[in-house]
Amino acid sequence: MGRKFFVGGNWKCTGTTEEVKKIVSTLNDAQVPSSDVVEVVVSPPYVFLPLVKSSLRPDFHVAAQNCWVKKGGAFTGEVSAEMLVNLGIPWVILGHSERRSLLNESNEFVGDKVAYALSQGLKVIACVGETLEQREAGSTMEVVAAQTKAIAARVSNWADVVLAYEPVWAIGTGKVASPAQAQEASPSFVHFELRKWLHANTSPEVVATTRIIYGGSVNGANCKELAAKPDVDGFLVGGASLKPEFIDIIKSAEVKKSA
Ligand SMILES: O=C(CO)COP(=O)(O)O
Repeated sequence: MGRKFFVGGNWKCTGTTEEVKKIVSTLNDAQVPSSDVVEVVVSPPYVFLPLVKSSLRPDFHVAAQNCWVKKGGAFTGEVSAEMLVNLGIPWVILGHSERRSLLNESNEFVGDKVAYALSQGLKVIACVGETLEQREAGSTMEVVAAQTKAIAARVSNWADVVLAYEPVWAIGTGKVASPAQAQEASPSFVHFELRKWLHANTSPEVVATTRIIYGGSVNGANCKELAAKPDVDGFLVGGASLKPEFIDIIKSAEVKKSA
């Protein structure tokens, strides 16, 4: 199969220099599976990128949480893909639901950002996911497919894309779809459907190699059960990525290895 487990930590808009140093030191001291087994990427706010980049262990990598949709210039307050490349930041998260909903980023805008970031040599964690209303209306796959389509329409090379399925209703709420819930609500089911979507709309190689990771209230207690699901290739973790349990989440890659 050859999809390396991926664990991302999205620190969102939190932290002080002291807190960042503490998290980095916890990560640096941790015993985790080798980078052959799991790819670990942490995503601090922009202002802490140089600090994290220069102090984080070399087997973990760094992602920005966003970047501008095109070449930098007169765009006050924005950070360009070129600047991230210049700083040696290899990854960027794009299309997070908090940006889609709070900052009105449309599917097309996110697709354009993904395409531009890739064109500059960044690797992209592209986020998709439905809201509670959309899920209750039964339109989960329609929404997620439209978000993925806007990316696929602009991207021909998927080698540097990780797709993150993050149902909005599961982010920061403590609610994770469990196997006990209706099957269509469970992350593995949406992951399965997403892979089917890739099958219908991309190439066999993209289907086989693209990692589809899950985000939404992943923690040290539920990560192993989620990691065992066949179409879950890793996690994008918010709250728990700021805590020592992030190490346990990284270690859940072992579940996949032995599966
Ligand atoms: O939004 C998320 C990661 O990008 C998930 O956040 P939580 O893990 O805090 O639910």
